[in-house]
Amino acid sequence: MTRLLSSLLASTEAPPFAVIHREHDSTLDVLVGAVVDVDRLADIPLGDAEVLALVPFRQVRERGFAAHDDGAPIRCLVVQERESVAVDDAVRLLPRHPVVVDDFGVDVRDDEYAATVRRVIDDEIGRGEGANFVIRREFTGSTDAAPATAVLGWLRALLEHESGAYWTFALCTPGLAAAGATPERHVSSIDGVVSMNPISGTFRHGEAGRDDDAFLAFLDDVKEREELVMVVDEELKMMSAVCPDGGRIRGPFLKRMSRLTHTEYLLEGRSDLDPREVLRRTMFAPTVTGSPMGNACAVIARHETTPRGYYAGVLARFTPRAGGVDLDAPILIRTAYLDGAGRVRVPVGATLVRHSDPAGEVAETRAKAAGVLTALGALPRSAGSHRDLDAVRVDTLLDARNDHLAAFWRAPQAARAPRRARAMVIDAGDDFTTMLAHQLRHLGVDAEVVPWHAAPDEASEELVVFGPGPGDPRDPADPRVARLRELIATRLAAGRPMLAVCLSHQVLADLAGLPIAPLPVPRQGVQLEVDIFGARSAIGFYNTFAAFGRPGSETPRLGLEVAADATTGVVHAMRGSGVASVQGHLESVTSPDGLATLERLLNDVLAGESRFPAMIGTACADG
Ligand SMILES: C=C(O[C@@H]1C=C(C(=O)O)C=C[C@H]1O)C(=O)O
Ligand SMILES: NC(=O)CC[C@H](N)C(=O)O
Repeated sequence: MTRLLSSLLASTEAPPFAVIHREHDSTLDVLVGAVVDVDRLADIPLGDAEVLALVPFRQVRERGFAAHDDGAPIRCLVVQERESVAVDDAVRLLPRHPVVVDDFGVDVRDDEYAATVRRVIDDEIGRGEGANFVIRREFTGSTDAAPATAVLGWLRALLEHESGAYWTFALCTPGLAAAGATPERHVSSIDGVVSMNPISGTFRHGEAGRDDDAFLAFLDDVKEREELVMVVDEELKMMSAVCPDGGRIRGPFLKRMSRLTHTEYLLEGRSDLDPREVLRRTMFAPTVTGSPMGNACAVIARHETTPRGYYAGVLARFTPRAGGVDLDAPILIRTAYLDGAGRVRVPVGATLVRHSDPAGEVAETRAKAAGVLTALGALPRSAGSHRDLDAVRVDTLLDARNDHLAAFWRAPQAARAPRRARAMVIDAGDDFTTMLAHQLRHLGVDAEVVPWHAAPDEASEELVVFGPGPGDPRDPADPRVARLRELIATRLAAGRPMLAVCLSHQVLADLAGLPIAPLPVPRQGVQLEVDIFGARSAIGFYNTFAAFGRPGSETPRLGLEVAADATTGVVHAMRGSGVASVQGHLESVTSPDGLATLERLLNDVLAGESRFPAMIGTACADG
């Protein structure tokens, strides 16, 4: 059947529509309906009708995060008519000559983008604001073609020439039309199974010297591995927030597109939440923002001067089924937007990490935009896609990446016997706390996460876990750091069990009289094997600052025992009766020895009576 599609093509004034092709399907869906704009995710009208919602980036403000505000609404297409068309039939019908875009330009020049990359590395990652950040630029142009014709023509070109897309789509609503081929599912919730699909690591095809060996080197590259694992960690934070069973990872897999090959994982868990709430708690993917996610929004707002519109938001399709609603939500990347004035925009970003090369990131933004720009007629078609290499070698290299990961996140995570202990986990601006709480529950502790600004002066729980967070632990003007300091001092004074992680470990070290300083090179997203009180442990690190001391020494105040690197003096952990702290992230997917270390420290602190009440007065007075 092609009645609906044919009628859209024939009409001069097409009703609002969307055409969606999902990866691996032999058909595509044509959806026609009414447009409703809403302000909040919870207002998306879910009833008997299927709904396709365009969710703008500014929606992160619903989570309390920063974003330049362009007032872009959540645009919902409430579906009234639909048909399924074989892809081949659709391609035959769609406009043959794609609408060519004129006046091609770019909003941020290559040299300006490269300068931004440097600034983000020095001023943000170099100051402890986080591990990875995605900064966007936009290719621009114009057309006087009718929007419906334009996006359907671009759709045809994408269906014919792009490969590996999760969704290839076109949509047209009053004043807002778009066509794209996005590789990445942000989140889906099908019959209670929640899946996320972090993609990171980009191999550009077809450049000089980019041959088979270069591809194998890409697969084996530590930096590429770290980049992918950072976003897996960030999405596991989200999975742990929406799925009581945490989430298991599968992969890594390759995502081959016409001009690029990416690496990816799949994360899966179960949740009973309303799919709109799943979406709210997962806004938005670290692969298009950064980590920690909340602070990444602030970094984006500092370095991007214009609002993002729908870039990095999602296209969310809600499909009613017996007893509930399913959600499938790809990320809005690799998409061209056309507004009512004939302006075309193709936003694109690259993930910036501590070892990013500015020129490489410039090239990466161009390569990512190339698939869409080709469909728009702005670039010649690519000569051909990447050849299939020796599958066994590729699989071996991919599988080997998992040797470095925590077994915990690759297996079912059933809870162990309860310990009759409750924990308050204090969130200091990094959702690693959701993974910590999940691991504590697995270890039998009843754990709950509380944001730092809502934490009571004194917690009644048997254990308080002070969490990680962005920023400089020495900065007394930062209200978050000041409050952490107060809360940690109060807990020490009460003599009750506590564990401090990363930023909180640094604050505790400061209270204990150790010097704190930036590391010579940030360790944002690095796995290291360190000695934690006699046990060699492979642990993931996400820090720019560190405390310094001698291994086996006692801290000047509080008399905590120090585990530190003998050469550099970097402190990995501290412990005393009822108190423990770690610089690394035991909860991270990059910590194969994380869970065992957490269990050991947990047993110690819960067994110990803290002996600090008498001493803490001095620490606070000096601090
Ligand atoms: C940010 C974009 O793409 C994302 C970033 C990637 C990376 O940096 O390696 C890979 C795929 C996407 O998750 C974009 O296309 O704009
Ligand atoms: N993950 C963290 O808690 C990081 C702590 C601190 N912001 C640093 O970069 O060192």
